[in-house]
Amino acid sequence: MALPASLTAALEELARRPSVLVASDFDGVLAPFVQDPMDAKPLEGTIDDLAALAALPRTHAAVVSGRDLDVLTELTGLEDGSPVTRIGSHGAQSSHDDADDLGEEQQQLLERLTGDLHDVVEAHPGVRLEHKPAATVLHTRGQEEHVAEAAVRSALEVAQRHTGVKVLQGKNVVEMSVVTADKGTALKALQEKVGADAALYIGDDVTDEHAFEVMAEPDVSVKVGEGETAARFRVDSGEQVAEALRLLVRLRREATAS
Ligand SMILES: O=P(O)(O)OC[C@H]1O[C@H](O[C@H]2O[C@H](CO)[C@@H](O)[C@H](O)[C@H]2O)[C@H](O)[C@@H](O)[C@@H]1O
Repeated sequence: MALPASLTAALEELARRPSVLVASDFDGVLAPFVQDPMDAKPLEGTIDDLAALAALPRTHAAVVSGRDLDVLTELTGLEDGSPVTRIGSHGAQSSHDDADDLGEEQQQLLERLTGDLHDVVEAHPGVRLEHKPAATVLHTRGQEEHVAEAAVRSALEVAQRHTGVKVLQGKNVVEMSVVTADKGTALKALQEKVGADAALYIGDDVTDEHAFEVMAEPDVSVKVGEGETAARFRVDSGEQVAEALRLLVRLRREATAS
């Protein structure tokens, strides 16, 4: 499906800005959803287009994800030294900075939290846990609605019992983290660091709303799929995201060639 004309016009304007940051969420945007999180694969061309953008003058590119940084690096195939910045754990980790290790108290909190979440998983067969350096995630994709709802309820009760746990609910996931971070703060920090006049950010989930909320024209914010959003534009699918990135590579090449 063709891109909305208003989005194409906004991308044309963005491409003409002196310095630009192009950033995208990973799961549900660059990579279609799958049952096993480690099977997620980026749509053809998307990572290459981000790398092509990052190679252009005064152009920066980033993938901003809830994933652990090492996992994001593996799944995107962007190796250390790549000019495409990777931001993981909803902003708590960045390939631009040295990741902070957890303090002893945070580590102990994560262990206690994860122990209790194992009980939730045992009580609701089919739901699964994903472990990250600073968070544990309950996954309910593929489960019957009543099972998923009951498991989420129990997980939220567990999170509430532990002071210092931050809850982020996404698509068929409840993430319980012992560090505070959000994609909006991370996006703004990166934009400031690289000195970009304007940014493009594409996301699909409620956690991406933090990014959309801190953006303003001439920034271009794009929501993928349905649901309430603070984004200026909307597309239906990852294929349209791939098309938008392809278009931006061409537009930015033209704009930076002159
Ligand atoms: O910020 P994102 O890049 O969108 O990451 C958010 C979460 O993505 C992963 O979960 C989602 O994708 C899985 C694989 O397709 C899917 O099974 C799950 O239902 C989705 O919510 C990842 O596993 C989480 O750790 C991320 O926080």
